[in-house]
Amino acid sequence: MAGVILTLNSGSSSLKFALYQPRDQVRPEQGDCILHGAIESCEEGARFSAVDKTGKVLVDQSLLPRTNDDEHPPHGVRIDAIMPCLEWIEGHLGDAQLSAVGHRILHGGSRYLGPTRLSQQVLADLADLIPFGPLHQPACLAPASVLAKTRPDLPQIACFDTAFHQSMPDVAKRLPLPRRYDDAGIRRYGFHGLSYAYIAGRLSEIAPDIANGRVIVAHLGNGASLCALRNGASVETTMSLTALDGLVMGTRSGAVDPGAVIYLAQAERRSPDEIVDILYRQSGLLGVSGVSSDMRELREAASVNSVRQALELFTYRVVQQIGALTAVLGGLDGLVFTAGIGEHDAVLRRDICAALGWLGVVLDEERNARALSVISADDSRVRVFAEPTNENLMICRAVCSCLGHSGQSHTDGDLSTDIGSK
Ligand SMILES: Nc1ncnc2c1ncn2[C@@H]1O[C@H](COP(=O)(O)OP(=O)(O)O)[C@@H](O)[C@H]1O
Ligand SMILES: CC(=O)OP(=O)(O)O
Ligand SMILES: [Mg+2]
Repeated sequence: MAGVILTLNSGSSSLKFALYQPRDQVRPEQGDCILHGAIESCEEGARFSAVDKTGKVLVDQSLLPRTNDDEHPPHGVRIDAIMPCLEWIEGHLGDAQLSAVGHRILHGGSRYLGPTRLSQQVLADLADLIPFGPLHQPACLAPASVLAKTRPDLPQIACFDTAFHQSMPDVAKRLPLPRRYDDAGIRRYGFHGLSYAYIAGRLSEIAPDIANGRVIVAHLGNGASLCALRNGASVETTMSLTALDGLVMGTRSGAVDPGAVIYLAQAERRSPDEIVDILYRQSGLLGVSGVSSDMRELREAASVNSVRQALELFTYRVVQQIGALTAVLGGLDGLVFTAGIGEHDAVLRRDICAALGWLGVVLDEERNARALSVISADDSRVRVFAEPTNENLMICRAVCSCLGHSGQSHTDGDLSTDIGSK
């Protein structure tokens, strides 16, 4: 397969993209990236930016000012921001041809377990999973549907956030509900898998002595989760059937007592859509602070009492869940911070590591402030890292393996009647 690969990573607050021209089709590397950028939702609407491989700014502009009738303005990227971005990207291909597009897709259910070539049928199956990812699944599928119409001959590959967690043992996948629900695929899947796969691979380069040990990766972005790795494979994670479980997030609650949800439905007579809105869009850092979902803005407003409480709760839940995952692993050799907050927020890393002193975590203040790859002190029993993640590179590799090796996609998985397998 020759030509250029476009990767699209739709998150809850951004659409990140990259263009790759792989020299080695079997294992593309970051050096093959020609340019990368993002559309990010912001107060004014959407901001579109891209840089080339030397870091030179190619574009940085606002797109589509927000209107009063935008349904949920500050969250997610508007569909009509996508086409101008795709046109801009195609305009920057020069003589090269776009040969394939890879998409990060939130949920593959129990059917789609590996990179899969998108067809109308696959798109329809994945749309059935929207109830299990109401913020992400539509945002992930939107650019794929647009391209399926405008560029029907362009191969499109779905790369699933859920795929990496197949290695979790059955006990970690099971929800304690009547067993007919498990039979129907209502079980724990886990997310941020492309990011965890990248970090697991990166660890074998930067810390081969612990890459096969007991490691917790903290993917702390607008969505946030932890993953416990043993031998580089996922054995437990804090997200679950949906990307609503676990840690406190930008606008998502994370784990709440299901009794609180019953209260919303019964005592407040909230409709299912209202409950989705409360738990996915009005909770988390935004809900508790009443100020913002954005960690940078919260740090600036940290003297406000509600902001301090939101930051405290965010930190507390990360520490608490690192304790839980350490118990599952039976000890801890390494801790990796990644994603927007994990990579950049030195104060948060310091507060979390201070609370983990009992585990033998000792941070080196200067390394932490400079976000060097290793940020623990030389005598720390647990090695601590701050590492950028690279979901786009994992998508590019998946596209190459899916199209390059076999010449066709694979759609692994059982074909039972589980969710996503109709
Ligand atoms: N320098 C920084 N300090 C603290 N937080 C930051 C910094 N830069 C980005 N962030 C935070 O990272 C989060 C977005 O992370 P990201 O992984 O890009 O999210 P997503 O992929 O869900 O869109 C936001 O809360 C943002 O405030
Ligand atoms: C799964 C998830 O929460 O993704 P993101 O962090 O990109 O919103
Ligand atoms: Mg993300």
